[in-house]
Amino acid sequence: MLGTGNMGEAVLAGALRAGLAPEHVTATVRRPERLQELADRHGVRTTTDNVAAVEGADVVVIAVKPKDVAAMLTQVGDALPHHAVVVSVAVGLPTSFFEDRLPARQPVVRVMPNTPAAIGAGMSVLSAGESVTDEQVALVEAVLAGTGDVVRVPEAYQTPAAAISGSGPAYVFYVLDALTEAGVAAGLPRDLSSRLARQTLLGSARLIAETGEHPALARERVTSPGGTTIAGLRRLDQAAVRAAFIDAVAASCERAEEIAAELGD
Ligand SMILES: NC(=O)C1=CN([C@@H]2O[C@H](COP(=O)(O)OP(=O)(O)OC[C@H]3O[C@@H](n4cnc5c(N)ncnc54)[C@H](OP(=O)(O)O)[C@@H]3O)[C@@H](O)[C@H]2O)C=CC1
Ligand SMILES: O=C(O)[C@@H]1CCC=N1
Repeated sequence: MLGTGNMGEAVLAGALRAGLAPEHVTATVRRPERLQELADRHGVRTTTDNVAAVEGADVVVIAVKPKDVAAMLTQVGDALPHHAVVVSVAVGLPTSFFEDRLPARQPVVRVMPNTPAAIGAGMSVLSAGESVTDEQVALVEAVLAGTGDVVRVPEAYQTPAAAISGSGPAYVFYVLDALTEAGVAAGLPRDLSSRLARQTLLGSARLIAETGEHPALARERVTSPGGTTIAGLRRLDQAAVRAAFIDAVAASCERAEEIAAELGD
């Protein structure tokens, strides 16, 4: 794991929870103060030496910020074992960005994970590069399986997928926070409001997951004619909340394309 920050550590934690042996993992960081912290928390080898970390690796996950990816590839490219699958989680950067900067035919897989990976409840969207075999993709899928659901998609879907499931937890936490604040504004103690909002979000997501029901129908079941819910939903429609979500996802997609253009595709 090269660059073990928020996302890298979440993927690491999920994979380890599912049985990946910590003694088979090396995690790199930039700041030395993170070395001990990560080693204590996960039992993995830690180092600031990216080149040493990739020696003998089968899977190399690159989890630095998109702007730091090119320098990382320059640093470790020649040290990568030929068979090592390079897995990028960087938003916006296509598999060709890696293939153009790595030794010829280095296998590359692009993945968009999300932070619930840390508890095995993540969503990862995976696309294979030009030179990766089915067995190598299966190896990456096996590692990711511990982090939650994994789906293989054409690479063209990566940008919108990043906006839905990659950034999605932030939007969900935003809603959770807003609902909690609304409860406080309506007179509930903060702890109680937080508990009600959290369990409601969890229960609603599980209900849809377990029944497969369309969310619009599930919403109708809650919405009694002339009742309280329709009064609230009307305000959400007046505030154009649905349109705001559509705009948010469009803005996120635009930003991913901007990042790719800024960094040279
Ligand atoms: N956060 C998320 O929910 C998601 C993020 N991603 C992608 O994951 C990647 C990382 O994002 P995120 O985890 O949020 O960012 P973070 O800043 O939390 O993590 C990046 C980590 O890389 C480390 N790093 C930077 N340069 C080096 C280097 N040369 N050698 C070793 N370590 C280095 C940083 O160390 P230091 O802190 O010391 O600078 C930091 O810990 C991005 O490409 C992003 O697009 C994808 C999906 C979701
Ligand atoms: O905000 C970001 O750029 C990263 C990518 C997807 C989620 N977090």
